[in-house]
Amino acid sequence: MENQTKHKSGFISIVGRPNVGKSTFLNRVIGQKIAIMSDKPQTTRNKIQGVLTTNDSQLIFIDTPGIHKPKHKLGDFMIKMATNTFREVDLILFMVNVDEGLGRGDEFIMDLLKDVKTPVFLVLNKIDTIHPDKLLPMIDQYRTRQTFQEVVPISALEGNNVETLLEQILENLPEGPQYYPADQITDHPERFIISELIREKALHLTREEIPHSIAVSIEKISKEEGKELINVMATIIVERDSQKGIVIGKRGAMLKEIGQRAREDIENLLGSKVYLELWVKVQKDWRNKASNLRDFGFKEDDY
Ligand SMILES: Nc1nc2c(ncn2[C@@H]2O[C@H](COP(=O)(O)OP(=O)(O)OP(=O)(O)O)[C@@H](O)[C@H]2O)c(=O)[nH]1
Repeated sequence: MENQTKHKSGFISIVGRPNVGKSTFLNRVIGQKIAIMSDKPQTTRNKIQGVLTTNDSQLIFIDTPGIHKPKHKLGDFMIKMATNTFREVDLILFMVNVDEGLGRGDEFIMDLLKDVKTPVFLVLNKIDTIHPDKLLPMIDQYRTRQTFQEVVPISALEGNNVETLLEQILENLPEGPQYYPADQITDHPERFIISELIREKALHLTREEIPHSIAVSIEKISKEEGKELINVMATIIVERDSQKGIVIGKRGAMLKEIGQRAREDIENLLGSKVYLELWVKVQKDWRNKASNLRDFGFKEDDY
């Protein structure tokens, strides 16, 4: 008999407060390191699409940044980006951390979701961290505040119930075309991923010594004719001289280490040898300057 299955596709936005496990989920589903994972909050500051293609479906995931109450302009940008995204997608996954339970961050997001018509799934992540008895009362807490299309407990880290979640997502998506070629994992410009890889290494290697407010600007990506080598020139932007010292390290040792580790990841990403030239620049209070936000690629038009 002829297979009558119609092709389904849609855009899915993942929203949740910092550290709930959005990147871990995306990486598990897409199977490649496309979103940056970190123990520290606020590492994902732009939208990244992960595309999952099967024979009869295509799921396009949008990883919204960790939403928090706006304290400065970067926060405003992120919230505007997130709410615009909510209206445009087919489905929203509201991811929460059962290890922490309902907190003010979740309430804030639910307030943002209140007036959005798009269906919302409540995804309770990190179920490996709590006793199952605690789950139902927690679900009730969320449910009294909002109606959800589906409620799905998962462990993004261990993979429990992730398949079920994918099936339920598919059930709720409309018939639609394959928007992207099957081998496309992310349509985000490589520039952004490269800057996030460098940023991740800088945050990780300096431990708690530099704040998350550092940014990485990619100045140039070039390839000389007939050569295998790709040249990447990037600047790490910090807010204070003392932070510059930390990032550079003794006789440049820290910067060298950041560069080496980032280069390996960039080579994996681009599938080519890379020469990475890294600079460090102090720019005071860059977060509060909208013009700078634009310089670093946070263009409002993009949202
Ligand atoms: N135990 C457990 N830990 C998890 C699970 N999912 C994610 N984590 C951990 O939680 C931390 C944060 O995960 P991320 O995936 O970076 O969180 P995120 O929501 O993308 O964070 P932002 O990018 O800051 O918004 C990491 O240390 C993950 O290993 C889970 O299902 N169980």
